[in-house]
Amino acid sequence: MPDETTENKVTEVSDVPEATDVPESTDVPDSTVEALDAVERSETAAAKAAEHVLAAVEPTVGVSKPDPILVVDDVERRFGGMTAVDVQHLEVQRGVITALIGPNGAGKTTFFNLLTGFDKPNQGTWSFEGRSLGGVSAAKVARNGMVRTFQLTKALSRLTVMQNMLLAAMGNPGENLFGSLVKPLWAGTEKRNTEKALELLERFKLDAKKDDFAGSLSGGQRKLLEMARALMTDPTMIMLDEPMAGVNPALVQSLLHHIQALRDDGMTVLFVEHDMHAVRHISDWVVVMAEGKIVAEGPPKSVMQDQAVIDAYLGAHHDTDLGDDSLLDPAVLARLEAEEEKR
Ligand SMILES: Nc1ncnc2c1ncn2[C@@H]1O[C@H](COP(=O)(O)OP(=O)(O)OP(=O)(O)O)[C@@H](O)[C@H]1O
Repeated sequence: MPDETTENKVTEVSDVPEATDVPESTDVPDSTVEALDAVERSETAAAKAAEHVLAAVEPTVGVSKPDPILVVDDVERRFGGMTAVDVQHLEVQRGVITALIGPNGAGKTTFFNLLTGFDKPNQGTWSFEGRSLGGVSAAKVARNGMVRTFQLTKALSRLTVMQNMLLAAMGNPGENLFGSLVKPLWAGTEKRNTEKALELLERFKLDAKKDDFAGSLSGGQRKLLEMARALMTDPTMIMLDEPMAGVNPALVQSLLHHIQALRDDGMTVLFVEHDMHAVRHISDWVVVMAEGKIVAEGPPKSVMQDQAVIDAYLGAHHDTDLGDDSLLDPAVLARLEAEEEKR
């Protein structure tokens, strides 16, 4: 259950553009890349503070952060003979946006699942806000303030937008869908939760859709609902699972502003994303996984040019767009050509 003292708290957000499918502007972007190119990196106080604090951090794997909210040690997850996750040490800085990237099969989702209690590691420990969360259930992880978004499952698609929100207030919708729908369990707090859900739906411009089936929402609106649902429990840290996947270019800017607004409101954001342009535009720090391990971490501008990152992506996907024209950087090209000659 949500903390009674914080249950009705919804942080105000300003300057978040309308999340409509067809913006009023005539400049509708043709592609996600075009939409992202129109987005400046955030200049808010929180964005500047994040940049300032991380500028002093050495971009090396496992580096200590000045104020880590999440600290991971020796986490390993094996499936049969295959090691899906093998993370020696990772610290996630409080109050910044960290992107977790890597080629397909790198272990990002498995790592997310472990941290949020949806899977159990073969070994390893991690602490959140100084409290050990290894082996803790998903619902308890969420109650501790670390909440992840869920893609809209078939079951959740058949509920209305408002029902999705109320369900999220009960804990983790992926975990106890049936139990949460048993009316007597939640009747007492329903009014408070409904008010809070309405405030959040207004913030994400989904209030007009509250009685629609969630399954009828567009790709971008679903992503907004996923975020709104996660905020029902007032998280300290929010973990977003591919927030840009399946989103129409017209909604890309709005989504990015919403993600930045989470950080600007004081939340820590960790997100998995394949779209490197989105990563470059909104993340303060990037962690790169390949074959279960963390192979690089650093600020978005430089990490995309890291040799280990290029190798990881080229090894998995020769056509991956690293989002920063990093492969066109003369130094990177020279390195790649030299390697090619050696073969
Ligand atoms: N339940 C499972 N049983 C067996 N193997 C699994 C299971 N879950 C994941 N794997 C394997 O673990 C590895 C890591 O998968 P994971 O889905 O975590 O990668 P990912 O980085 O999230 O990939 P993507 O970007 O494609 O989502 C893959 O080789 C995958 O096949």
